[in-house]
Amino acid sequence: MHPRDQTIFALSSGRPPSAIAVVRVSGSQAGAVLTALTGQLPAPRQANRRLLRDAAGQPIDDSVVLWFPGPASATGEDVAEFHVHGGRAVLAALIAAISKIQNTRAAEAGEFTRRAFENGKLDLTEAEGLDDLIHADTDRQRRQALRQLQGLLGNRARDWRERIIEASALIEAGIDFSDEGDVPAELMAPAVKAIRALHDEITEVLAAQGHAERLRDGMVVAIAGPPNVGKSTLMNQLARREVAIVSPHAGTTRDVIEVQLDLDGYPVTVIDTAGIRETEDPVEQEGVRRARARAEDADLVLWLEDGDHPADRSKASPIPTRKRPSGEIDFRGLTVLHVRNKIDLVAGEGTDLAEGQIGISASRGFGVPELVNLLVGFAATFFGESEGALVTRARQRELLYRASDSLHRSLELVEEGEELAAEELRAAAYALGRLLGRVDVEDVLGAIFQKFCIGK
Ligand SMILES: Nc1nc2c(ncn2[C@@H]2O[C@H](COP(=O)(O)OP(=O)(O)OP(=O)(O)O)[C@@H](O)[C@H]2O)c(=O)[nH]1
Ligand SMILES: [K+]
Ligand SMILES: [Mg+2]
Repeated sequence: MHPRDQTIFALSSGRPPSAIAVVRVSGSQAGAVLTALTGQLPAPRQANRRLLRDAAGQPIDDSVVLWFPGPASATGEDVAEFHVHGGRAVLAALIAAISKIQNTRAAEAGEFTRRAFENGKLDLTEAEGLDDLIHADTDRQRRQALRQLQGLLGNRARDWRERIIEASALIEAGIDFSDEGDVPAELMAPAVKAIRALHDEITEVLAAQGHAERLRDGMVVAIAGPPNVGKSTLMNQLARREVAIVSPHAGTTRDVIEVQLDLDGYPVTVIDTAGIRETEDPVEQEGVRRARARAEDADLVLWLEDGDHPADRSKASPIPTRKRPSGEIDFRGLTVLHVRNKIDLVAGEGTDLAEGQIGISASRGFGVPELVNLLVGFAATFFGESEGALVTRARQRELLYRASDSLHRSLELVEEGEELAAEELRAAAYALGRLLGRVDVEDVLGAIFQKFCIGK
């Protein structure tokens, strides 16, 4: 029997032990599994309390079972669900009993969703949204994933694809009509108008993205600066725990230390780095090299300076090349935020902050909430109006660009020859078909579903 026709099963809830565990079974044998373990098929789509027994008649667990005959099920196939006590031995016994039934096997990662996709229960963008929803850590990630799962991008793409096909039908009808190759203007004008509108809509969606697809991975903020200015102290303040060693010795931090933060729903990775200075110590040299590299790749650098050496940027301007400190806060072009630490040491003298510089005391916590607010503001700008963002992955963006490029080219080619224009329209429709997973090659699907959880 082909693996695709086998009945699959998996633990679909979290890692045992847990109060309750859910084991799902999908495929033509799901009903046979239920009958074997409970004695009979329960009424569809209703929770039923049943004692599960193995083949020898020995009880496995007291459980709740559900029966979803296909095609009205999550995967489109017959599905059985066992809600059991989430102990390891209970699960081992249940899984053993299920695998004794003919043509059943353990599911691969993402295989339930893949079957749902293959049975037309969701398109590829919705499947991606489902995966993102399962992996969402912050509220904004959750909302974005849910929009995707609800098909906001998929529905737009389906609509675009249909309209492209209509436009190309107009052009192709014209090609058939005309023996000299000149398509009548009454057919071409509406087609051109439709293509232009489609091109504008797709371009608009692409332009509204900002860094919305980065919401899945988060934004990277690097704390950098000379040694001993309190970078690790600030890191610990932001993380609200002792993640980095703080000491009065310059050169304490050598490795790059990372923490994941949820700032008002935005996923942010903060990294603490080695103090940047010239040094003979080869270990510290490596730390400095890593610090520079990570700061250069960060989305935002918090450049920390010491209260004793305010804004002495001539001495230390070690963020090389493209991310040289600008000295002012501009939320659109900002990559470096200047922060002056240890203002508690200069209290009373008046804080002579450089323009655009923020004063804090990392050890006492002064100014830290204000700094966090600035980070949230930066994140909001960085991720863009993500509530309106439809594109959450590079795959989706690339295919939309392809579609938009093809539409653009077809407009240019209309004058030269309708066949060429029609060819570009086919390419645009094909790109959207791939976006939806309607046309694609097996290995692309494999690559996407492999990253899913087992049991999903
Ligand atoms: N007075 C005062 N001292 C601080 C403040 N922040 C940090 N310190 C002290 O400054 C010293 C250095 O702090 P760290 O956090 O280790 O500094 P760092 O920049 O990570 O140092 P390196 O990793 O060695 O580059 C420690 O003794 C801290 O207690 C502050 O706001 N005020
Ligand atoms: K230190
Ligand atoms: Mg440090």
